Amino acid sequence: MSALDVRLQCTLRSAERRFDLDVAFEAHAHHCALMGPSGSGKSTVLMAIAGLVHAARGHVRIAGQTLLDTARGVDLPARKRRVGVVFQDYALFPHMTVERNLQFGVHRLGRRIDTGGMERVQALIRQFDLQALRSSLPRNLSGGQRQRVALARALATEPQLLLLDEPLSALDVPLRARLRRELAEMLGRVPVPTLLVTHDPQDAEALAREVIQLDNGRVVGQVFSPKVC
Ligand SMILES: Nc1ncnc2c1ncn2[C@@H]1O[C@H](COP(=O)(O)OP(=O)(O)OP(=O)(O)O)[C@@H](O)[C@H]1O
Repeated sequence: MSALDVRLQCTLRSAERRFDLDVAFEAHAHHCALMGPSGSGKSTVLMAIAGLVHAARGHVRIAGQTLLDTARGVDLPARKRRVGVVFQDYALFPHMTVERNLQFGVHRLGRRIDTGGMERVQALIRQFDLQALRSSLPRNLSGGQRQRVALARALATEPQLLLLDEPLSALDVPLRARLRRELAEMLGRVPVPTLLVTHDPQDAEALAREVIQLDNGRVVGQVFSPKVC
């Protein structure tokens, strides 16, 4: 059974353009990447896996569990999919402290913060070394600290799969290299399978074992990287 089994067909239309996505891939590695040039459809695939973009046809299975199967009328809403997303700009809530941002992850499960939820938040604060920052607002954090909070918040939802949408692309080159190393180290400690979206072969090489290559809404290759996070 593959860790991730995806087939998605959809058409995005605006007044001036139309984009046809038709992808199918199975990924087996713990850390995978979806790599392709700008506009190739990477984020659309990611959002469709998370249930945030509607696919006209296809299926999404994680470790054998079906989240979407249009032929069988299965389409779990995003909040019922155990998929964590780390967005490009980290999308932290600016008015919430680090601790509240993490608590929101637990709330997203539709649960009140009970003792188990509080313990999970505290464990993530320790795991990502955020103790001294728990009362800080995101605007007072460095890029690396924001990245740690975003990862911890995504993991607070107890996901089956963690999706990372270009987590390094907004950074300048020296910071990017440092945070790439830090992210590789953190992902190595995360037991959850990951799918990273990137246009950068260096990100894919450092952060993924299996790379699915996209171009113009199609899968054009699938390769294994010798590196393991
Ligand atoms: N609502 C829409 N209507 C029409 N086209 C759209 C719409 N949303 C996105 N697109 C187009 O779909 C294509 C795929 O977009 P997507 O964001 O998935 O690509 P990407 O590979 O993630 O790009 P990038 O690396 O630049 O983020 C792009 O050409 C984009 O312009």
